[in-house]
Amino acid sequence: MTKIRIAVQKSGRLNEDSLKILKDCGISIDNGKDQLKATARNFPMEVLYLRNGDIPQYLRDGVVDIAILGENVLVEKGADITIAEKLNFSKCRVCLAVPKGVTYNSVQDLEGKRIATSYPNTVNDYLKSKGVNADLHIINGSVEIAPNIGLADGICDIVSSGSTLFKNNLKEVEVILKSEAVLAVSPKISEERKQILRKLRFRIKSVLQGRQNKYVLLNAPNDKLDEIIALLPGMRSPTVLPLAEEGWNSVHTVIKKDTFWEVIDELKQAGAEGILVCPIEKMVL
Ligand SMILES: Nc1ncnc2c1ncn2[C@@H]1O[C@H](COP(=O)(O)OP(=O)(O)OP(=O)(O)O)[C@@H](O)[C@H]1O
Ligand SMILES: O=P(O)(O)OC[C@H]1O[C@H](OP(=O)(O)OP(=O)(O)O)[C@H](O)[C@@H]1O
Ligand SMILES: [Mg+2]
Repeated sequence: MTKIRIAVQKSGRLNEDSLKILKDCGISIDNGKDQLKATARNFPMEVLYLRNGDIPQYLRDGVVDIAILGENVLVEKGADITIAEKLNFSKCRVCLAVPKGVTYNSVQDLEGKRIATSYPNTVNDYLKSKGVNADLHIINGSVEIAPNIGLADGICDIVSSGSTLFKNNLKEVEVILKSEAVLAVSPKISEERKQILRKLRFRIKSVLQGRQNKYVLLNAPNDKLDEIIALLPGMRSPTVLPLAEEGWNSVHTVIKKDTFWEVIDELKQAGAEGILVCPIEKMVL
């Protein structure tokens, strides 16, 4: 039977969430310790555990059909590779930073300066687009230390909370790109495996939609029903069912995760009672 080959980060920041999304898609993977290859039990899929930074080349060569990796790695090494889905985890940005005490007005201030980074192509393209020439020092980790040890005048690296920059006395001065985990596709994927990819993308979309929404149930008295319904966005329109107690209704709907606290306040004020907010496992639109 034909199987799709997916690359997942072997260990690091993407590993756990990548395996979690596959699991939430109903795909069971048998994982032995230190195993570099695994087969899914209930989906035509083979999983290869690889370094995030090596994945663009594997996609390009067609050694793997698809992969979960950071978008920033594709910008750096895989501009020719397409993104099928953005996965809404491992969100970060690739930034330029300089020592806190340095005066910085614009990117032109980096002219002739030394910049330490693990993302040379990304920095080069950015500086080139701004007409700035700088001297890049390529290092693979602990980039933030470079200005403190006299190796560079500035850095370009991943920033999330900003705490690594803060601890190293650096300030973020430019955001070059924003990144999140993505599902990327090899340009060499076969037609047969594209069919499997279609099934996987359908499942991923349903899982992501589910994660972004909440199922809300509440009780509403008859005289407040219209006002309460007007506050609810809902997939189509809310379900309204009569309660055993005369004059009351149970209202069911779906609300975006990032807006429900505000809506719930308004619902309470409008007279809603017994509000339940439940997670949604999958949501098929
Ligand atoms: N602090 C962070 N917050 C959120 N996402 C991050 C952060 N640091 C890195 N990422 C994202 O996670 C990806 C993997 O980062 P991680 O540090 O685990 O691996 P790596 O050392 O870059 O790669 P490799 O697997 O090749 O060793 C990055 O490419 C980026 O997309
Ligand atoms: O803004 P923050 O929340 O502090 O995150 C940013 C830091 O996280 C990443 O390093 P990581 O911890 O992955 O270590 P690594 O260099 O070994 O990959 C990145 O390279 C930064 O150093
Ligand atoms: Mg890292």
